[in-house]
Amino acid sequence: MRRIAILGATGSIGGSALDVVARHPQRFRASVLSANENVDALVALCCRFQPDVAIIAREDRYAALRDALAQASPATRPMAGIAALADVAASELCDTVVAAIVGAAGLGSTLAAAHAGKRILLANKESIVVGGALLMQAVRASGARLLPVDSEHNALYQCLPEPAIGSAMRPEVRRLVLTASGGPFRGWSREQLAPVTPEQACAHPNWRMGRKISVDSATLMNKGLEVIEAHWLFDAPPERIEVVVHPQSIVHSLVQYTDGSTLAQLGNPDMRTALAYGLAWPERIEAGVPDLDLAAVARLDFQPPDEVAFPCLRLAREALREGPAATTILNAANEVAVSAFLQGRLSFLGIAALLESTLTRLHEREAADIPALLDIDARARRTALSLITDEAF
Ligand SMILES: NC(=O)C1=CN([C@@H]2O[C@H](COP(=O)(O)OP(=O)(O)OC[C@H]3O[C@@H](n4cnc5c(N)ncnc54)[C@H](OP(=O)(O)O)[C@@H]3O)[C@@H](O)[C@H]2O)C=CC1
Ligand SMILES: CC(=O)[C@@H](O)[C@H](O)COP(=O)(O)O
Ligand SMILES: [Mn+2]
Repeated sequence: MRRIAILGATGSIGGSALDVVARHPQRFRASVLSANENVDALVALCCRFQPDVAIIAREDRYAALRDALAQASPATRPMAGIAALADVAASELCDTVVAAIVGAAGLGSTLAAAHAGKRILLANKESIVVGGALLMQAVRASGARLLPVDSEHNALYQCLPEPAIGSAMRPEVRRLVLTASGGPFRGWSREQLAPVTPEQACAHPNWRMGRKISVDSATLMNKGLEVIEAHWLFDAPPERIEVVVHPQSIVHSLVQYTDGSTLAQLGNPDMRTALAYGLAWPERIEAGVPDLDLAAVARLDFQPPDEVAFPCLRLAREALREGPAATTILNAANEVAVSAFLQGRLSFLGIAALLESTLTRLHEREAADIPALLDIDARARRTALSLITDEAF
């Protein structure tokens, strides 16, 4: 029986992971569940899954969690705080960690799971964007099994020769091709993009996801983060990672080989496929996802990304070339920008502009350890916030 810690259990990935877990009670037990602030949703999950531990990241919500669990799920121990997430991810309470927290807030628990040699199902792409070098070092040193569940990287993993992770990309792999849906504004001009609202940006054409990643998909920053993620996961040089827009989100990504072969992984856009793959690897299990009906899909289209209307992809590639300090600044400024956009304090086009200005203002280009990365992250957040407050955008 695998004991699964689902960090970010109340979110979109968390819900899909729990759906797969519930389909296989003989194989999996959700032993740890976490949320940031949503006590009611966390307690409802505890009633259903009876985990050993429930963690609320916000310490000010601890008493509410404790009191509710005492009534609703007394066998579940309440805990609180970011440090508790890391401690539990590294503990005997779990052998598998689903890293499904949104944002760089997931870095500590993902790293702790890696150092402790756990199986990690990585959805939390921001943690590898910020701490990629250190995370991969920890995975190699501990023998942790890192299984990407971001749909594109899961597709690449399925199409690459073993070992896909932990050693240099093989020379017979010519390039990795990440597919991008293009988001809700595919084909739009900058003039059309200027007035778009959070509701429009969060209406992804193919996937039901949390609001932050939905906005990232709309700006193409999601694809920029995914290029960085692919670089670290597969030790792929940036120039061997390509992005192609594929509006149907049926081909999840492709690997091109030197002999002219291109391997792709296809499926309906449903994250339960990647999560079931990661939970059961190397076996395959039922995920509740309907079979792909290619005749019903009818056509698969591909086109180049528009990096003029959507500059975030270019900004991410530039940051990747500069190094971990720049990708940390990019990610932090993006988290601030998306949050401000969702609150109506920044325009859609202001997101990319804010990233560019924050990257220009901060000159750190060295970040060798976690304290240095966290310091850069904090300063980038302060800089981006002050730019918004100064109404530079
Ligand atoms: N959704 C998807 O289909 C995909 C998502 N991903 C990635 O997976 C991650 C999760 O995405 P998604 O599920 O959509 O996000 P959601 O916003 O739906 O869920 C986020 C989860 O993280 C928790 N959380 C939020 N902030 C913090 C924090 N500061 N500390 C601890 N926990 C926190 C939330 O708790 P609470 O409910 O209390 O706020 C919630 O459980 C992201 O990195 C995303 O990029 C990757 C591929 C696909
Ligand atoms: C499901 C998933 O992996 C998301 O990252 C998805 O790919 C977002 O779609 P975009 O291709 O629009 O960024
Ligand atoms: Mn993805």
